[in-house]
Amino acid sequence: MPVEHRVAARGRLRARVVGVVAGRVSVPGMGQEGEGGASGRGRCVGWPALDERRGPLQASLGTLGQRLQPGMADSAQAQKLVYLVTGGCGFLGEHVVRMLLQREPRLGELRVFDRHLGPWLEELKTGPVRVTAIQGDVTEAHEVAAAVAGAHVVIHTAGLVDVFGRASPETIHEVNVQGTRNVIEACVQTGTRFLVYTSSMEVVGPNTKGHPFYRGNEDTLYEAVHRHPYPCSKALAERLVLEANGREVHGGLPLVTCALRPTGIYGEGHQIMRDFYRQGLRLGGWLFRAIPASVEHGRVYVGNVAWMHVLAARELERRAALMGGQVYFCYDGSPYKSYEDFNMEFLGPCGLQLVGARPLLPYWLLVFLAALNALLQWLLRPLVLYAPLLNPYTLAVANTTFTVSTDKAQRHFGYEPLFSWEDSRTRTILWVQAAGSSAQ
Ligand SMILES: NC(=O)C1=CN([C@@H]2O[C@H](COP(=O)(O)OP(=O)(O)OC[C@H]3O[C@@H](n4cnc5c(N)ncnc54)[C@H](O)[C@@H]3O)[C@@H](O)[C@H]2O)C=CC1
Ligand SMILES: C[C@H](CCCC(C)(C)O)[C@H]1CC[C@H]2[C@@H]3[C@H](O)CC4=CC(=O)CC[C@]4(C)[C@H]3CC[C@]12C
Repeated sequence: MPVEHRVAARGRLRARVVGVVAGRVSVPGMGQEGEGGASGRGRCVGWPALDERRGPLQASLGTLGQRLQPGMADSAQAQKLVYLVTGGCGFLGEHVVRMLLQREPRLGELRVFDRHLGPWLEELKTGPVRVTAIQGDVTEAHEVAAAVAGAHVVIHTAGLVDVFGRASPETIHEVNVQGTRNVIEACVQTGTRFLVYTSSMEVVGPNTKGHPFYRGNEDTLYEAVHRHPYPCSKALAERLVLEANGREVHGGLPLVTCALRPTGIYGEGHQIMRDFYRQGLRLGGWLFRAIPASVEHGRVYVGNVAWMHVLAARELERRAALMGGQVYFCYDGSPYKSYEDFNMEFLGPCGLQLVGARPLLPYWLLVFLAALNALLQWLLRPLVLYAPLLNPYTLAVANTTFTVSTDKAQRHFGYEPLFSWEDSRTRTILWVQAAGSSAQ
């Protein structure tokens, strides 16, 4: 039976803490380069400016245990650290959590904060590291503050990933922007100094004009103009995180932040890949090409994205002057291919075939169908949620070249991909096969 208790502060209910191994939450106790960053400072058409909607951090942290000695002093190098992963039960978050447990020797406690806790967390509680599961909502400032208090490092991956119109623009903004603001304010108030934010390639592009971003890096000039709520929210949140770098946290030391920008992530747990597989099975093993093979779409393996987060978090203190306020694309050895051809690297060995060397439907027809889907979504909204994969935004993203070629993470914090392309491919194929057969 999981231990379950509630952390009370200022008489208010805090985030639910489920399954704390030792039954307590607070274990307090514990340091620019001129590279500008590829755009991402773009415009969000029709969205509020950063300073609007700012809300005060409501939480008081007084009852949450002893106060931190902020920073990780040299003399305490061997000291065990407290990490918090927000969104730790999501596709990427779970990989970050497992990677930390496997590869972070200084890890003393791992707090996993998510709106929905996964049952798999239970199995992690038998290991040497204390794993603290916290059910909470990043939009609730007091819940975030309770979770952050006493943590040395925060990896903020929680987010609402919705480009299909399932959630309202306001909800996407609330979770991705206000949620991030809450995380930053919690760090400042509690004295937590190191924050790694999971941003997205979408912060840069593709833009609304469909300009290609071909093997670009963090310094490539690109006109970043967004209309869709998701990339708008990621761009605003990333800016908040970068601007927070250097802010004084409780205890007087500066906050050190950086943002990682994955391209399209794939690997074990990737729901859209699984959906394509099931769709192919339903169609008798066939998928039909919709996008020209010449359109390159950036992809990166989830294990390597997780590894990059772990390394960035580890190195933020030692390399604060270099890494603070910086952005890094996530990259590895995955080949440059179109979205559909890339998926076939996994779906092919699982028995599916992609029909057509060229798109079967003319592009204008796809545009028409995407617009029709958008109209149907709007018309049906009062009755039912209609959210197909094809809509004007996803079509534009899939149909616009966006690939990165960079070594900035290697230069700044020694990142090398942990998984080769062959490993990443094999692991993903095995997962698709298992996920597909469990759906039969
Ligand atoms: N999937 C992809 O291809 C890419 C994802 N990203 C970013 O990576 C991060 C993780 O994405 P995924 O793992 O793919 O998504 P996901 O949906 O699998 O994981 C997000 C997690 O955040 C949690 N969450 C959502 N709203 C929350 C809230 N209000 N409070 C607390 N937790 C909340 C969810 O329960 C979920 O476990 C996101 O920030 C996303 O923007 C960036 C680039 C590409
Ligand atoms: C769902 C799209 C593919 C369907 C195309 C169709 C209908 C013609 O077959 C996906 C194509 C590109 C994907 C996005 C891209 O990988 C970048 C992303 C980054 C993120 O931060 C979140 C996810 C996503 C927006 C991703 C979503 C699915 C696609 C649009």
